[in-house]
Amino acid sequence: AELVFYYLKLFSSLSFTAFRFILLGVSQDNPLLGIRSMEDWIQLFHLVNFDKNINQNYGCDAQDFIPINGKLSQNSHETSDDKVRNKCRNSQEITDTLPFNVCRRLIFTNENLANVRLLSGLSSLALSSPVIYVSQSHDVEDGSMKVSRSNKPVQLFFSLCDRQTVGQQITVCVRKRPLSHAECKGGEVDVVTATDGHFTDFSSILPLKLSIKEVYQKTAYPLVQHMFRGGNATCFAYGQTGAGKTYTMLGSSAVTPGLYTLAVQDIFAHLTTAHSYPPLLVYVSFFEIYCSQLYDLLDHRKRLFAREDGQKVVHISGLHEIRVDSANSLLEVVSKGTAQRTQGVSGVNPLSSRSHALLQIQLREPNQHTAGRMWFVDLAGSERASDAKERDKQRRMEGAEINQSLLALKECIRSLDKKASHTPFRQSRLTQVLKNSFVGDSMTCMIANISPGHSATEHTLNTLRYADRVKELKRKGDVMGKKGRKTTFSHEPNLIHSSCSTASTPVKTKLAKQSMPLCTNPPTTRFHPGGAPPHSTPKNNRCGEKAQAKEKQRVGNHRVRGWLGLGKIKHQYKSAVEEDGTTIKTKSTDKCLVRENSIRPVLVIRQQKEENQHVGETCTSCAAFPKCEPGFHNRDKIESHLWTTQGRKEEEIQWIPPGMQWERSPEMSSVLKTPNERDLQRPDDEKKMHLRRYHQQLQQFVPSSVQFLSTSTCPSITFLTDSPYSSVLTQMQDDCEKISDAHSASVKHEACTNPTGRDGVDGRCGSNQNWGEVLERRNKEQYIFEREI
Ligand SMILES: Nc1ncnc2c1ncn2[C@@H]1O[C@H](COP(=O)(O)OP(=O)(O)OP(=O)(O)O)[C@@H](O)[C@H]1O
Repeated sequence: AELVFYYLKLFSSLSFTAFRFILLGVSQDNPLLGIRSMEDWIQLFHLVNFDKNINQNYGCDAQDFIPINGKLSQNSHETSDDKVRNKCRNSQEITDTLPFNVCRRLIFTNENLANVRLLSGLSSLALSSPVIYVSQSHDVEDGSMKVSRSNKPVQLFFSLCDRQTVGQQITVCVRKRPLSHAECKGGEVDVVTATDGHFTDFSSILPLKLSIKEVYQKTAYPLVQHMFRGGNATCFAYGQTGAGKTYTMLGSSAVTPGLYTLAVQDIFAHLTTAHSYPPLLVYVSFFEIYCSQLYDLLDHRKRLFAREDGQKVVHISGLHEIRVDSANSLLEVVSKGTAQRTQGVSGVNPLSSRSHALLQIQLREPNQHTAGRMWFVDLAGSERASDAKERDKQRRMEGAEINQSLLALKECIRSLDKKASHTPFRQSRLTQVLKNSFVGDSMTCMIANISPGHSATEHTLNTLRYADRVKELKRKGDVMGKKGRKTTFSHEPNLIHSSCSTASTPVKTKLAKQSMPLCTNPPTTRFHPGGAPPHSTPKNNRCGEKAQAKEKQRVGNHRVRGWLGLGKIKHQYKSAVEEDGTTIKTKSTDKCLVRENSIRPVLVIRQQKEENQHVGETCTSCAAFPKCEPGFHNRDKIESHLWTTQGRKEEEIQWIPPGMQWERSPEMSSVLKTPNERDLQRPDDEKKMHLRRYHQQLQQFVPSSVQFLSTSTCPSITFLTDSPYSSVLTQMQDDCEKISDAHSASVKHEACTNPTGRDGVDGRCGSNQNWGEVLERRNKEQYIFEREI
């Protein structure tokens, strides 16, 4: 006590709350408190001083700091409250659902102090974190805080007072990229405006003007905090190819770094200021999933294998982990890994990532016990088979594979959403590896990247639907916390604990099986340091250099798909945001007619209005776009159009199964009879416009059989209600839902055939009898309209 008073004299400005706080501490048995040396007292004093700073800087009332004497009644006198506390003891779920007011409280109990050494460095840690929250486990009832007894070491929680993510397991942010100069030149119009309204609401819609640092604050920063609390955090970028996923993750230059860089810098800043005891080590691993196969990006693309053992633990065997001791060394490692990543050409992105890249950053104690884990997942861009420029088998299989794994991800989200008894994490490698991101104590942030152009409208809607689904999952937040088994971190480096009930090898889809030999073709890489492309071909690849050269040639072509920028009709779009039936017209000289000033938490996707276009004018939305973006700026509109038309023809030819005959459905016949054959050959503008719009809607339903398989959620008709084809669309929507159900049934059916599958055990197998029929009919109808257009 004398010692404490001595210090209090030295720092006479200490608040009364803190003073009382110290006294409470002194009144306890010191050895039991864990205070063994002067250093411990100093640490404690710093902590108390920090308490004062919080008061001053964050406006928390002194009463918000409630020092609690941790002596709880013994079990013999167990009250009902104690029962609840005992039940909740050590429960991670409770700590994950702390309400906002909790972060204003500093709890310091007997039990917490039992391992006071963990508090080493707390004061310096405090400098980077506005609030420190120390407790073992909690029970929040009626806004009051109760502390339960536990022998486990103290956990340290620190959080920003205004952090909205406390208690949120999944955050969904939407990021829109600006139009490229080439897109502007090609008549592309920004049709996505965030504005007031009630279209949809996400955790965050990131305006164009938001700096990457602000994007980081809203997305990855809370995850880094979660990792330091010992949790499992995942940040993944989802979106159409060319929507800006890699740009968000990787950045483009030192001036505009990506989330990787900012997170890594933050992690090391925390470590430097925290001086945590025991000291934490940082390990990094980086691998990609390409055509269902795992390649180590830090070990010459060595093949890796994800295996699940009898205890439902997924092992990534052979994964190379590198210990790094500074932000720079970590970034260097990541940069080398990125250079190894598979790259190809997609319909809209000449430098498209064709694989899912998974960067894992782990905090470990010296005994190799994992003390926090963070994943950055840069997903491969989704692309419709019908949109793909390159029609070779390899590219189609690549695209199909990507779609298949994204479908699997969606299916998992769906099943978590529905609180289904079985979540099909084993449907793809991606979900198998990532399952911990959706269960247990994990915290996930999904960045839904969207392209602003009108030709990407359907993709944008799909991405938003996908994001919406994930957002719904967040709302039913208990799913995340309770669905899965509590996540426990493995002591071994490469283990991912699973919540799946079965322990068999991953289900290999037919597609994945087919793709295996195909995918030995050569991926190219995003960066070519020193001018020479690094080795990026999976080992044992026989088609190495030749195909790589071919790929390079392709990349060099810089052709960009622009299938809606068609023909002689030049489109002019007015910035018309339709809200509550009113149309807001913006007079603008910008070719792109962007209204960035109205960014609010809601997105509106505008309809197109035809008018003459002023080619060559500058575009405000393109200002943020780097000037020399490869592939976008050199696009020649006419060339692109010619190519597109050609590509389309090719596509149609491939669509016709030779000799295939079919009968039109009654609805389709009536619609198809309407336009005169000759008119269709030389369609007038209006008809063409109708057809094009209709085609856009149609694409949402059945873009191709491959994409179709990945359509687990049926789109709803959001515009063109005045379309002469609306009856057909309605019919298609009904059919789509049937197919979707049939598809789920067929998935279940597949699970039934697996004797270890839960569905089989539960006897929930459905019938998939209509599946083939409906699919076939849809394909025929799709083809008819493709041909008409
Ligand atoms: N916010 C942004 N600001 C400026 N340019 C951007 C932005 N986002 C993306 N871009 C540019 O758009 C192009 C495509 O971006 P990126 O390669 O990141 O797309 P992607 O979604 O990763 O595509 P894929 O899935 O095909 O790999 C790049 O040239 C990139 O520089």
